[in-house]
Amino acid sequence: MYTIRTAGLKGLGVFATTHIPRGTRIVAEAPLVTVKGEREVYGAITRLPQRDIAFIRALSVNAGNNAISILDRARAAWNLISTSTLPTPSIVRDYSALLSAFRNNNFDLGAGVQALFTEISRFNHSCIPSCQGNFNSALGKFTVHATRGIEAGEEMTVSYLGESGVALREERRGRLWRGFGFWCGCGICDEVSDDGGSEGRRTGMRDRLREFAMGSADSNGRGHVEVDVLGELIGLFESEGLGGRELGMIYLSVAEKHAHLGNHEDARRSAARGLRIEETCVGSDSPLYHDSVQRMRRMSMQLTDEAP
Ligand SMILES: C[S@@+](CC[C@H](N)C(=O)[O-])C[C@H]1O[C@@H](n2cnc3c(N)ncnc32)[C@H](O)[C@@H]1O
Repeated sequence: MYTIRTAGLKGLGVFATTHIPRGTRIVAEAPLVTVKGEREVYGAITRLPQRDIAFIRALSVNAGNNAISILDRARAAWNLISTSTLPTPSIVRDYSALLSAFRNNNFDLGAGVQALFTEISRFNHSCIPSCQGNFNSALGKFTVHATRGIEAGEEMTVSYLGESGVALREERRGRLWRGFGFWCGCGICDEVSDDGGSEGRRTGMRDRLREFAMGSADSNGRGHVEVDVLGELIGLFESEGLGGRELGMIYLSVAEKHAHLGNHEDARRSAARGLRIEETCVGSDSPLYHDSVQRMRRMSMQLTDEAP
């Protein structure tokens, strides 16, 4: 379904070799190494077979802000001492090189665990990605699903940032620079005009959310406003082409709000839509999806209890 090849200035990337429909599981991969915190990185990597260590050494690194600082070197020396390893200059250099490779290429599995992968670590970032990665704890694997249809030859991307839908360009670029040390040049970061484009839409939605947060409608009136605001947020995600599970989560919240307001049919429709989106992003074998199904079942039981 895909091949790994050069993606210009971004280094390597993952490209579709055939048309990939939305919802397709592109890859499910067990981690090469997992750690809980940077202190564990050196020990965990150096315990791997030589072949894997060589692979990690060859992963892409940036000279950006996440380059290894003097403070990192001091920490490296201290961490090595605490594991009874003599921090010779060459070991500290090696520690720094592996930490840098780790920082540039890890994916977050949740619960404070970060991991490197052989294939998944080749997915580049886009602020309007075509795919989404999620950890499937039932499989013990990280999965990547297509969140929209992808054409043969197209580069497939994921987002390295949690998706709020309203993060503006400078904020996104700053987080990517500080976290990964690269300057994002994706479609919406490089958009020339902001008029009516992504930046304008996101700014409008931020203003709307701020206004809502400051609002003082009574609890009944506010419920309707909440549904309206969430509906606008859904509109923003859809016009931005953001089809990740965060969009599904918004639909599930809308379903619960409708249920609370007694709009049973709307509640069921939003729940079905939200669950379909989540299934598309994580697969029906994911505990994330099962949790959402349970959540909507609980809501549905309340609807049945309330029915005349
Ligand atoms: C997880 S790796 C992705 C695979 C990497 N391109 C490679 O050659 O192995 C992350 C690194 O890829 C590059 N990268 C990913 N997305 C990018 C983007 N949108 N713009 C520029 N560089 C990007 C950065 O160097 C980043 O630190």
